[in-house]
Amino acid sequence: MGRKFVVGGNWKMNGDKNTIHEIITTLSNGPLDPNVEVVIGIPAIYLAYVQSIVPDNLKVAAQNCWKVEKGAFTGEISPAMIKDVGSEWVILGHSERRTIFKETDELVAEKVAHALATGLKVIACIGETLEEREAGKTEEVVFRQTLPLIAAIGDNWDRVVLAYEPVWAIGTGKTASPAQAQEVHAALRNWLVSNASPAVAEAVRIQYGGSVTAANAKELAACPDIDGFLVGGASLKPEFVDIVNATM
Ligand SMILES: O=C[C@H](O)COP(=O)(O)O
Repeated sequence: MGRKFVVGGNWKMNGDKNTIHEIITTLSNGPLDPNVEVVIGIPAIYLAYVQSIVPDNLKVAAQNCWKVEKGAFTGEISPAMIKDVGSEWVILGHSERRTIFKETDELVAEKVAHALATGLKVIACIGETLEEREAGKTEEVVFRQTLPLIAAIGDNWDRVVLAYEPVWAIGTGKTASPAQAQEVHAALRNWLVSNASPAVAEAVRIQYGGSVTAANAKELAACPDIDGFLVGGASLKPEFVDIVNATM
């Protein structure tokens, strides 16, 4: 069976009640391709609000969470809380979490394991910096970041989407070319054959993220190993509808 296209919109630390209402209205009017799974990543403080106004065809994600259920972790939110307000997804390991907040591959894996154990679905992000790409280390970095996720995910691959986001393409307007993105996606899928299983490699959806716009989405979506997008800036704009519909 083919992999269902999945498009995430990561709002990052953007939006207020007014603009959120506008974005949800735009997405509700769509129309959005019913064959595409759409997940929007919301600042934690607005999760419950968005959950209360969102139509059924849009799923809601938190952009981060901590690795235990509850306790003395000032400022953090837990997967149990995300679930409690009705959201099904969490984005973990985003490059901004890794670089700005110093999250290690191991911490990301611990978070993934706990989020999955709580019943959430996870978008797990990986991707190399410009320096790493120029040093010819793209695959080495992507495989290194993915390795601890294998044990963390265990038998729960059906609730995981991988997002390949080259750091040099995030918010820069420098999209990876379809050939560059496809090359990494194919290499990662091939690596999963031996490091997870052939069935996982075949079934897991790998999103591309990094300066995706309505203008480049169709060409990227046509690549055989690109199964969706994780969109930042453009997910706040009406063009997100066209990105969701890129495979129509
Ligand atoms: O999570 C989304 C990515 O960081 C991509 O952001 P961007 O589309 O603004 O480049």
